[in-house]
Order: sequence, then structure tokens, then C-alpha cells
Amino acid sequence: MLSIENLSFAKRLDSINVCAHPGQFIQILGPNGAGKSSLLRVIAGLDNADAGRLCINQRDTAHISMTEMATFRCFQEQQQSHVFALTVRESLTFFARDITMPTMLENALEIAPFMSRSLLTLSGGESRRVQIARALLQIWPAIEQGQGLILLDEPSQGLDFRHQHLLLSCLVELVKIGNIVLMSEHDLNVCTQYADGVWLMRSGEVEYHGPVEEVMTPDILSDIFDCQVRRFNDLAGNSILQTYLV
Ligand SMILES: Nc1ncnc2c1ncn2[C@@H]1O[C@H](COP(=O)(O)OP(=O)(O)OP(=O)(O)O)[C@@H](O)[C@H]1O
Repeated sequence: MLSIENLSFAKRLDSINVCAHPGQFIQILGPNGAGKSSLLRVIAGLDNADAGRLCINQRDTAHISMTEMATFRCFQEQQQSHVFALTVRESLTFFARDITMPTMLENALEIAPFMSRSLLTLSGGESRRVQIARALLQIWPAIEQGQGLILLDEPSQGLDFRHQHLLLSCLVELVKIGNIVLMSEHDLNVCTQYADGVWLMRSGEVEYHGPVEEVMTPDILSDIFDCQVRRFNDLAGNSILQTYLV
């Protein structure tokens, strides 16, 4: 379990109080600049909070070394640039002892066709899929045991619809065995289709958190995004959230 108490950071995060249980898929949502990436960075241990406590399985992360953290938590950052002309295979070996792609991961990310290609030649979406593979492979032994903490910052950015669906469906399977997924993502309907919990942020605070069906209401979303949101059912009876400006 991940618990965050009164966490503040550099005027970017203010008194955050939330938790995530094993087997939860949480989407972090909010306007640009709300603090989603900042919160993920602090949870990942890349930035240190100024105040508050962050515990994983009742252990304060201040007392967990980065080496140990790297065995069970992974982080795909929003902006990751490739500096060296490594092949995909070479880059994966930096992060994972065993780079044999588990079938489940390969089915979701389909990176086998470009394992021998230079990172610098990949398209935006291909590059994103490699970044996600790299993150998940790094802690795959923990993920297989259902003990992974998977932090993803806008993972579906640049992915085509099919790969978005493949990735998100894979994440749903990973939470079923006990892993925790925290994912920043702007698409409201991704949240309602795949996540089970939501942290809704504005101006450095988590203003609403809880089950998707309780938090993702048109009234709450209209307030947070200062934009009109309505809900309707499509022809198949699925509930769809739609945004529009007036
Ligand atoms: N390295 C930094 N130094 C100073 N301020 C920063 C830094 N990184 C982000 N900020 C500021 O902190 C605030 C929160 O930024 P953050 O990237 O966490 O927002 P976000 O919710 O992830 O936004 P987006 O939806 O645009 O990705 C913003 O006002 C941003 O300008």
C-alpha cells in the first residue's frame, strides 16, 4: 500500500493526502500545471518532499534506498529524450538484467520489430512504447509477484488507438495480480474505461479522490477544468463523458 500524508513540495504540491491499495489502477487527472508530474516525481523518489510522509507498505520512503526502490517501482517520465544512438536492445540492457520480453508485455507494446533499430530513428509512438517497456522490464520480477509500483506520466501520449487499448488492457491485468498503477492521463474516458480510482488535482492539491464513478461526475469535472462536461450513453449503452466550450 502507498500512503501519502500532508505532502508538500516546492510550492508545487500542497498538503497532499491520498493512498493507493494493492490492485488499484489510479488515474491522476487535472489541468495543465496542476502538479500531476510533480507528484509522480516525488512518489518515484526523484524529488524530495519539503514536508509530509510517503510510506510504501508502512515503510517511510525516506528510509528506503534508491537501489531498493529501483527493484519494485518504475517510472516512465513524460519527457524522455534519447541522447545516445543506442539500439532498442542496448538501451533495455541498461535498465533490466533480463531483457527477454515477457509475452504479455510484447503483446501490449509490440517492440520486437524494432529491437535492432537505433533509438534515434524511432517515431514518437514507437519511442514511447520502448520507454514503457524499459520501465516495466526494470521491475518485472516484482510485477510478476504483484508487488510493483508502476508510475506512468501520460503513457498513451503519441500512441495510436490500438496501442493505447493494448497498453491500458495490459495494465488492468497487472493490477488484477496486486500491482499498483498510478497514471497521469488527460483523457476522461480512459479513466472511466480502465481505471478504478481517480485523484483529481488543481493548483498543487488533490481536490477530489475516490472511485471513478463517484469523482468523475460532470459537475466536479466542469468545476476543476472550467469547461462544460456532459455525460451521455452511446448506441451500445456505454457512458461517455464529453467536453465542450460555451
Ligand atoms: N523544474 C521545475 N521548476 C520550477 N517549476 C516547475 C518545474 N517543473 C514544473 N514546474 C511548475 O510546477 C507546476 C506543476 O507542474 P507539473 O509538471 O507537475 O504539472 P502537470 O499537472 O503535470 O501539468 P501538465 O498537464 O501540463 O503535464 C507548474 O506550474 C509548472 O510550471
